[in-house]
Amino acid sequence: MCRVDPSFFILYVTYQCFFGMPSKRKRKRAVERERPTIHPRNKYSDNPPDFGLLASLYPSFEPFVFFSRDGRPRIDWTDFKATRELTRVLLLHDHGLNWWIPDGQLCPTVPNRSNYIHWIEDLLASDIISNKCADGGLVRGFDIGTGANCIYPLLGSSLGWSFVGSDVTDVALEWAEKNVKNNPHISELIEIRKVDTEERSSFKLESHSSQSVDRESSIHLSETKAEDTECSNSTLPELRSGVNKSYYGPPMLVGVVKEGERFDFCMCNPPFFETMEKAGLNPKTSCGGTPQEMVCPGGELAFISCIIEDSVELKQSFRWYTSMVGRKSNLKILMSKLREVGVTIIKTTEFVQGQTCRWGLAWSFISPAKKIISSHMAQKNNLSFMLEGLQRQYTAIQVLQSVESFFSAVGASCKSNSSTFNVEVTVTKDHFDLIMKGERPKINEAGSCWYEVEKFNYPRSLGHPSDDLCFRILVFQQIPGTLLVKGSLQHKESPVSGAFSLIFQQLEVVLKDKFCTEKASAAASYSNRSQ
Ligand SMILES: C[S@@+](CC[C@H](N)C(=O)[O-])C[C@H]1O[C@@H](n2cnc3c(N)ncnc32)[C@H](O)[C@@H]1O
Repeated sequence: MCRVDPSFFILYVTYQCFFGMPSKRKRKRAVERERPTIHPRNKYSDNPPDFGLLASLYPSFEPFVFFSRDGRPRIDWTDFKATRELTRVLLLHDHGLNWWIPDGQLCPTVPNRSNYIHWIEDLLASDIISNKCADGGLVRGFDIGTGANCIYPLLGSSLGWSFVGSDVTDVALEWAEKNVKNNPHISELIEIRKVDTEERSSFKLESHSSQSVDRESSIHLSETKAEDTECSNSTLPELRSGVNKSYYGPPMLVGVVKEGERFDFCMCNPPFFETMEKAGLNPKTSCGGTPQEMVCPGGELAFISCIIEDSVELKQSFRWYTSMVGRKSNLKILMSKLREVGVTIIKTTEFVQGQTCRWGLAWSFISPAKKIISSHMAQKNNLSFMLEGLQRQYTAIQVLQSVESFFSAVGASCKSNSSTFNVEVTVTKDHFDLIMKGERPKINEAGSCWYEVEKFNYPRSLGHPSDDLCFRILVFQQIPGTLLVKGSLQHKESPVSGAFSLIFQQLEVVLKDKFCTEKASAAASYSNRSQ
């Protein structure tokens, strides 16, 4: 059976975009090209690997490269040795890293793993919470389940970060150590830590398969889909029951993190699947992956739920807790769980690769940097953003209607005037909470690639919770295909203008998702983020 990397779909389409994999339909490819696929700082964002060049530079890679009829250099994606050799030469050529894994171990895709690293870099640099490092000047990370490939510590330490990489299997620990030792320039920065599998008494490896079957039949999650479907109301209760499934594995963070240790973040590419059958999906690629790497009783939901539970105990020992999530329905469940346990911030991102998405989920127990919010946002009584690349069928009227439904969906009072193209809105604290929880029309749940949806608790420092926010949203036509959306807070010098900024950001994400082409909205999102 062919085994597939949990991030296989990202890999598959990433490589498809970059390396000219055997094509699907032309139209589909055109759509894929339109979609943002990679973090802008990723080494491969403008510079896809050149197989021909790599083959000429690295004789060991050459036998795996052949030329298709259109003259483009290709590799056979069903050949594990070819994908492993590609990863080896990319790490060497582009990151100066020596790397190897034994046959059958999970082979990481470099562009995809780099996306996660860059997202963490963004989190650490953001001013949402204090961006002071836990350990003086040095960023310190914890990779839960580093694998034999040790990919995250290797990539992260190339940015100067130090790492603890944990794992449970002997082969992972042995090869992760080897990969670290073979890179003396960064080996001081990485500690490989063995997780004591005896620690959680209920952990029994041999019971995995039977538990998997039980869980499989009880929640009917199909991992075989490349794309996640929306969670329908009828399946929701079943899925929700998944969150209560206990994790039957070895310790995750509690019991592995030492007394007094502090980290800036943890990260994790969890075993996504409940059974090996579900993991062995695609005959078109071979990226290895042993059951220990791919499968966990309860799948990623149980695994990440355990990280959440541990984070409640460890709280501020980590500035950010993060994990990759493979299914959108699981992302929603995990976000509800995070709200229940009282985290102060949740951030998500979408790693869009062609037709398929994976999600990044981050949370923290550190209070949002209130000073920053108040000084940065409090003066902003007038805000605006552009809707560019508007699809033809949409006009200012439709945008205005969407503004109205965005607010009326949470019960806020709205008075719209279609001749002056504005909506007057009054938002109470309860409406604010609902907007920040993302409880709004399902235009887009998690945002597009690199749209980051932040969840804040009500910024009490910005005003008394009983203060209502009264503001006006105006929509102006600029040039065909471009609209300007302006928001102005009615009571100037208001202490609630920080909350107004947060609402306005949410509105921006929703309108861009609904009305703009993917490319235009992503470009706008990048430019907004860099401001
Ligand atoms: C999907 S692999 C990820 C490997 C690597 N980080 C990557 O992205 O390619 C998951 C890894 O988690 C490890 N693992 C499973 N349970 C664990 C636990 N409780 N603590 C640490 N690692 C664990 C597995 O042995 C496996 O190496």
